Amino acid sequence: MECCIVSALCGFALFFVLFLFLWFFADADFTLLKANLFGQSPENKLKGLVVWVTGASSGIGEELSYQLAQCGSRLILSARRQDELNRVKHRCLERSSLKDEDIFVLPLDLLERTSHEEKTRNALQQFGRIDVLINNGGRSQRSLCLETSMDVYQALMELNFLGTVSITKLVLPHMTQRGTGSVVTISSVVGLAGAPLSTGYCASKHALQGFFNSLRCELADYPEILISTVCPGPVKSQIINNAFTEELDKPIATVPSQEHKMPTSRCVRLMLVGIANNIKEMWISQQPVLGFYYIWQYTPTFAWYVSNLLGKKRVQNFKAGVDADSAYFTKPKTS
Ligand SMILES: NC(=O)c1ccc[n+]([C@@H]2O[C@H](COP(=O)([O-])OP(=O)(O)OC[C@H]3O[C@@H](n4cnc5c(N)ncnc54)[C@H](O)[C@@H]3O)[C@@H](O)[C@H]2O)c1
Repeated sequence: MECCIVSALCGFALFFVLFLFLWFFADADFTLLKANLFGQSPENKLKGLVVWVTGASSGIGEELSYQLAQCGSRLILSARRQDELNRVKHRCLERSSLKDEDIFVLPLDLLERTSHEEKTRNALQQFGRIDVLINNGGRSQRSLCLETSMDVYQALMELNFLGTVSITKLVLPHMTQRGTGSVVTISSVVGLAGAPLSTGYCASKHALQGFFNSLRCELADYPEILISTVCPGPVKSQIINNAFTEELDKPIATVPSQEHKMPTSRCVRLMLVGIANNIKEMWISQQPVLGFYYIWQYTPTFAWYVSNLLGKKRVQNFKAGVDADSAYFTKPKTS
């Protein structure tokens, strides 16, 4: 009897150690990692599909364009700057076997909602259909709530939330008519929990989570339509350089190091695996950030304790004029 108990305890301890070991190296939720190991490959599932990517001129959207081109997807590339989109198109053609006519550059400003109907019509005319819409365009924020003007809050909601909803509402009827399609929205881990210096950005991402979680339920009669939200942690891109500050047109003071962030290529590869395997919500982040969101999910009281400790340090770094994230474990300057 004693022997059985000891064996069971050893088995449990071994399982727990193995779990911790796997968790330590995990850079995505387990559903996504399982799909990455055993699921459908993006190369098989996304080949020939027509994919519209917003925010395709830099960062995650640019990398999405390259990897989708390599999968053989036909692309509609959107952002505001046509010259940057042409550069991305050129590099997609260099890196894949796509032809000029397989990539359509469609300049689009997510803030100009009156133009969205015509842009969607143009996108549909080009290839006759849209199989996947990737709502990626957006901007972040680095400013304290008490110092931030209401114009910045309005701009964040207009761009990240309403701009995304506007394009989605125009593309969706086409998908419901065909009974198939995917709407993939790049939210953020801060769409799951808050973060200091980003009150408006977090709110816009929480709004996206609420919208798409509700839309997914509303479309239960369309099992072939995937509504997927992606929640990345820190990823290498231009996001902080382009972030809103306390005033609308004030640029960010310190451009931070990106060393500690996840490589864009890895984040995008996992996103494409998620799309290829119809995953409805993806968490993609290196540790310890990913672990924090598991704690948030399962033990919110403890998560609040950790949030307050780390959040305080983030605000101190910001006030001391060093980057809030990359300088996390360094001593703030004293004036
Ligand atoms: N990089 C990260 O750490 C991170 C983490 C979580 C979520 N995200 C999300 O990923 C998405 C892509 O961001 P990124 O990190 O690649 O940043 P980025 O700044 O490199 O790219 C943002 C893209 O959005 C476009 N954009 C900005 N304003 C626009 C407008 N008015 N109209 C049309 N396009 C516009 C930009 O031109 C650019 O192409 C964003 O939604 C962001 O919130 C990023």
